[in-house]
Amino acid sequence: MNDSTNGHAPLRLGVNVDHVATLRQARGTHYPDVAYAARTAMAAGADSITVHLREDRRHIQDADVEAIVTAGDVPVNLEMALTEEMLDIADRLKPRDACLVPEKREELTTEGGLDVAGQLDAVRDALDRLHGAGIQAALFIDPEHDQIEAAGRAGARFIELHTGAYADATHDDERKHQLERITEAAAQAHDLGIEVHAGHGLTRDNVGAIAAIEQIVELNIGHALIADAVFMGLNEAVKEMRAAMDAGRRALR
Ligand SMILES: CC(=O)[C@@H](O)[C@H](O)COP(=O)(O)O
Ligand SMILES: NCC(=O)COP(=O)(O)O
Repeated sequence: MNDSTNGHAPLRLGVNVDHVATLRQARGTHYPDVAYAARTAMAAGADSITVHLREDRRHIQDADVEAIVTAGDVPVNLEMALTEEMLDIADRLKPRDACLVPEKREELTTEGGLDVAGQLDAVRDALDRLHGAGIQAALFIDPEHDQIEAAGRAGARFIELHTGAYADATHDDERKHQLERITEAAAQAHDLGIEVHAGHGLTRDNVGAIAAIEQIVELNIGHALIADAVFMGLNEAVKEMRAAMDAGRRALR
């Protein structure tokens, strides 16, 4: 059996099940069951489950988070806005992980990363509260030097680098530039002692280059994986994404 990590830090997969909930919310039915999707993804090889409880509840509902977290058999990463409401929910439910994500009501999906530099005290206070609740808290930030520095000043132990600009790049030069930004940001954060995750817009086709960045130890992937599951089933979609990640990781020397 190939060592998929070539002796490097293994790369964890967090499966984001938001868009299983999107399908359910489309009709207001009780199916598809988001908690069952979470357990299926874990059985297929996911290391954790990500759920984004948005302020507008467009997909994941409070009951989804409660069901998955209180079942206690799935490590949950709760993505949340930096608001008192969401901090109260995290404090009450105590997921293993949380990730502070910016939200704009009108956005189709998450656009930029959290502006840590522009709200350092608020971020520091939120991290303190999440750490106090025993939650491993990450900041979802753009791969920008100043934001990485600010994350370190805010006391972040984890960050998730926003890979959206890389995923959305339509030309090789732009894709290469965005990959360089992510690579440099990952190295900078690692040197600050911060654990580096990444996510947004990753697919089986573009994940390899991200997986080959040694300092990145976790990828959170949802939309494209759930889209794959429509055709191949969730079990196979998780396995295929894991295989694409491992292929990328093997490129590490
Ligand atoms: C923060 C991020 O990039 C995603 O995890 C987020 O969940 C995207 O929001 P939607 O799932 O609502 O598209
Ligand atoms: N934080 C990224 C995530 O959880 C999933 O993002 P996407 O794969 O749905 O774009």
